[in-house]
Amino acid sequence: MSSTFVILLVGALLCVLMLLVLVSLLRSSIAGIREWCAANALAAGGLVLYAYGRELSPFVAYEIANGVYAAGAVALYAGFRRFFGLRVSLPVLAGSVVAFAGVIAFFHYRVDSHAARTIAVALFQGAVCAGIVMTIQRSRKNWRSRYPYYFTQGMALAVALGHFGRSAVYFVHAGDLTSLLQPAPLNLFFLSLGSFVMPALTFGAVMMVHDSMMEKAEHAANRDFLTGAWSRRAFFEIAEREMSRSQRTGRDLSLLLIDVDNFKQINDTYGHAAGDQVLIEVVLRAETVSRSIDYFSRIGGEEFAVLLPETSRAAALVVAERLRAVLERKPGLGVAAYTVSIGVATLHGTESYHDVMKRADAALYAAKATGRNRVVCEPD
Ligand SMILES: Nc1nc2c(ncn2[C@@H]2O[C@H](COP(=O)(O)OP(=O)(O)OP(=O)(O)O)[C@@H](O)[C@H]2O)c(=O)[nH]1
Repeated sequence: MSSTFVILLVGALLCVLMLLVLVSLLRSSIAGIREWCAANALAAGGLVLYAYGRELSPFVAYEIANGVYAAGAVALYAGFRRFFGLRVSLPVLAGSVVAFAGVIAFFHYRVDSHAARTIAVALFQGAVCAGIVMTIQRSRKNWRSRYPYYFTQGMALAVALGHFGRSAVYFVHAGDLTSLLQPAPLNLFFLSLGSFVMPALTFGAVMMVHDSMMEKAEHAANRDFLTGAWSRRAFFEIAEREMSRSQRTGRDLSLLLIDVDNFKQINDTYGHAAGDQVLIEVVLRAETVSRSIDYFSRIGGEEFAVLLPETSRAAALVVAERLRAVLERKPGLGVAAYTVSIGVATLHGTESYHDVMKRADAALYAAKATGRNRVVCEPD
C-alpha cells in the first residue's frame, strides 16, 4: 500500500470523525454546523476518490474528485460565513465549483497538463482558505475568547500560504514535477497538507461552536430573559464581589433601587405586553446614561437595582437624578407613559449588602410615599 494512499484514506477517516462530532452539535442550532457537516462529508468523498484515482476512469479521478473536494472546501467557507451571521450566496459558491471543475476539464481534455491542473487546485483551495482567514478577521468584534479564532485563522492562513507556495513551485518547475500521487517528499508534504486541512479547520470550528455555546449558557444564567439586564442571581454575586473590593480598597460603592411607578395601572390599561415593553425600554434608556462599570439589574417584576462602583453618595444622587429624568416618559398617543422612583444608599464600613439594600429600600419607599417620580437618598 503506498504512503499517498494511506495519507488520503486517513484524511478521509478524520473527516468522517469530525462529521460525527459536528452531528452531535447540530441540536445547538448554531449557524454554520450544517454547512460544516456537508463540507466534511464531501471532503471525505473527495479524498476517497483521490485515493482510488488510479482504478477509476479519468473523468471520475479528475473532474469528479476535484469537483467534490472543491464543493467541500466551499461548504466549509460557507459554514464560517453563516457562523458569523454573514450572507451566503449559494449560486455564487456553486458557480465557483462548476467553473473550477471546468478549468480542470480544460487542462485535462483540451490541454492535458498535470502542472496546470495542480496550479488550478492549489489556487482554488488557497483562495478558499484565504476567504476563511478574512471572514474570521472581519468578524473580530464578535470574538468572545481569542484562542479558537486565532487557532482557526492561523491554520487557514498556513494552508493558504502552503497552497499558494505550491502553485508557485509548479508554475516555476512545471516540467520537473511528478503527480501528487507519486511518493516524492514534497508531494507527500502537500498531500498531507491537503488531506488534513478539512479536519484541522473543522476542529477550529468546533472550538468556536463550543465558545459560542458557553457564551449562550453564561448569558442565560446571568441575564434577565426579558430585558437583558443582569439577573437577580448574578446581581447578588456581583454585589458581594464589589462590596468586598470596596471594603478592601476603601473606595465608595453606592446602590440605587429603581421602581416603575403605578406599573400595575400600565398593565391594566395597555396590557401585559405593553408593560413588558416598558420594562425593556427602561433598561435600554438607562444604558444610555450608565457607565460601563455600573451594573444594572432587574431584581424583581418592575424593580431594578444599579450598583455604582467608586461612586460617593453625592455622585450617586446625581446619577439617580439623571436616570430618573431619562426614564420619565411623557404621555403620548397610544403609548404608555411612565415614571420611576429611586432610592439611594451608600456602603458604610463592613456592613453587608443586605444592610445597604434595606436602606435603599427605605429611601425608595419614602420616594413612593412622597409622590413618586422622585429620587430620595438615605438619611445622612
Ligand atoms: N408586564 C409585566 N408586568 C409585571 C411583570 N412582573 C411583575 N409585573 C406586574 O407589576 C405590577 C406591580 O404592581 P405593584 O407592586 O402594585 O406596584 P405599582 O403598580 O408599580 O405601584 P407602585 O410601585 O406603588 O408605584 C403587578 O401588576 C405585576 O403583575 C412583568 O415581567 N411584566
